Amino acid sequence: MTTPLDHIRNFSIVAHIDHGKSTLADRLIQLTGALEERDMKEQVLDSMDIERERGITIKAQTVRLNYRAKNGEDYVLNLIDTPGHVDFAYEVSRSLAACEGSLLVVDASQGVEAQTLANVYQAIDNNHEIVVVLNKVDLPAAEPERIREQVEEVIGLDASNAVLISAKTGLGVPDVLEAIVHQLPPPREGDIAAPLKAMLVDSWYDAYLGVIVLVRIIDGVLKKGQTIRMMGTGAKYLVERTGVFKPARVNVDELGPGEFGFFTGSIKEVADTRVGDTITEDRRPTQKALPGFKPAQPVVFCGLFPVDAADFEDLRAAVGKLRLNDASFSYEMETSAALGFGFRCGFLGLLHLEIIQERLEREFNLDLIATAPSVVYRMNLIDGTVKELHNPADMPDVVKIASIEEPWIRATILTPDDYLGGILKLCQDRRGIQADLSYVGKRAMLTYDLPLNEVVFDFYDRLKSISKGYASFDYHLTNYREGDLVKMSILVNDEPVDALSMLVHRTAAEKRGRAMCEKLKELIPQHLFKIPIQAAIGGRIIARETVSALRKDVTAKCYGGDVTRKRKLLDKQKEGKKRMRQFGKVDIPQEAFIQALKMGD
Ligand SMILES: Nc1nc2c(ncn2[C@@H]2O[C@H](COP(=O)(O)OP(=O)(O)OP(=O)(O)O)[C@@H](O)[C@H]2O)c(=O)[nH]1
Repeated sequence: MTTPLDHIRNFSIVAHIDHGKSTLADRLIQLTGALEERDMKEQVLDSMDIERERGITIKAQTVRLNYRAKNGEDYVLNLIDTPGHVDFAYEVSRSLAACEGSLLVVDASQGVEAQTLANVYQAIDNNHEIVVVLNKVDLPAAEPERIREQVEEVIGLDASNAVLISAKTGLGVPDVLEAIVHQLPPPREGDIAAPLKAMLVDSWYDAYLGVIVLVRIIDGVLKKGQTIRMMGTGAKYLVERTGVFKPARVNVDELGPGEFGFFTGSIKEVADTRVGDTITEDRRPTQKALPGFKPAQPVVFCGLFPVDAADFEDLRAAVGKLRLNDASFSYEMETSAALGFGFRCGFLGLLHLEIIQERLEREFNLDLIATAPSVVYRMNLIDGTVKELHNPADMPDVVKIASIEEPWIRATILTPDDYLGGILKLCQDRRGIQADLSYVGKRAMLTYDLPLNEVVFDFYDRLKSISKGYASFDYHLTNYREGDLVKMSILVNDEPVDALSMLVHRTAAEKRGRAMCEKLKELIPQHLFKIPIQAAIGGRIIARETVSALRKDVTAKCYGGDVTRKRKLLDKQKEGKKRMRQFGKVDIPQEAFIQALKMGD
């Protein structure tokens, strides 16, 4: 039996990172009895280990809550989880498009932050009704009244009905459930007799069931035994099972209009399912497909290479497995003179890159070297063709290039006034163009246009350190603009290290080259000979450092017969060796790559 439309509410929770979205979700699940207290693990929605450790949400999930409201009626509330980090803005947008309302969670001790704005504007763009929830009222620093006004002033939402809660203690949370029922609308359309029309919201790989597809039903009914067709790809599948998440997976006989749920049907790869695609019944198709989503495009690329060349096949298997579950991650084989065989991988952003790298190292036990992250450049060649460059090593000969374009972003930064000077300087140093500066209470809200290339390295780290962690940041890609970009190469002992080459703005080249050489000098261990380290543009050397030659034997310090100590020292050296790569005659530790690429100002 499907639920009548007016007894369904589909909603997301949007918030700035750490404002308590997951904690609130847990409370809602707990209160509606979806989970017994004893089964309640902290933050059940963040299922992956890394997510839990880092306290961030990556994969959007959905939970069906059964709620008996104070008016005695039974409602089905579908909570669609959305990730909070800027790299995953795309996942936020597609989840929002599948529901009618949002809870906007704002930390009552912090107030509106950059991602509060970015996420709530997306909800507004999707015509959502919004319930304002002011969280953490248990904290002594909470100022719910002030933050209520702030929400009204800055976002322009009516916050007179805002619900004051502590997701931590549970205070006020039952009021959130009532607000969902009474302030959020039921699904706007839905004809149970019409041909099946459903939106593919998400999909992931399950070792037992194959690909699980999360859908939102618009019209008609989805059930076992139907042959469905994906209207975008044309692929057909036999539905083997339908069900919902409570949050545990539970099979149901059918899913009707307005409902969220999943189906499985011997789909082999996540790549066979296109998020935003319209699913219909093959026998009786719907006339018109839903407006599609655009697929998430990787914006940052880097090379991943095994430290030990013998691990290449393991790396191949591992990236293949990860890709099964994450279609936004892309890879293709790459060979580097310096690093051997590896993969050029594409990511949604730097956090995504870090997460994938960490999963490869941790879950698949691989030692990896990651090359400098690079954005996607557009090369306009003299012959009129346009080439996308994912890897600085593939840069065409400069004489063939008419111009180079690079991606720009629009960044929103909220910061306490005290740090404004430092942040303006940072943005200016990164070739930023100020678009706006206004005030949200005592905090400045800065809007800047910046080249993505200047942000991928360490912009976020720098911003956090300048503002002692108080500034918040969000961005979206805007356009490509022409830039005076040059390829800078790094030579160690006169050999170019292709993995360290990068495109930089001409005005920044010398500074970055010098910093890179200095860093490498610190990080490359002494050898028995002198090692020159140089940065060059074309044939011109723009910076140079030298690692002096080693004189003493390291074990010489271990005087006398203390064998264990000597052994320890040698073992330690061996351990260090594992993480080294040889370039010509020189060993470069992996740390040198990472540090050389993380440059301060
Ligand atoms: N004092 C207090 N702390 C809270 C409350 N709600 C959440 N927290 C804490 O705030 C921190 C962040 O909460 P999360 O629920 O993980 O925040 P989130 O918005 O889900 O973060 P992401 O999933 O990373 O986007 C955690 O340490 C929570 O324990 C509250 O009502 N009061």
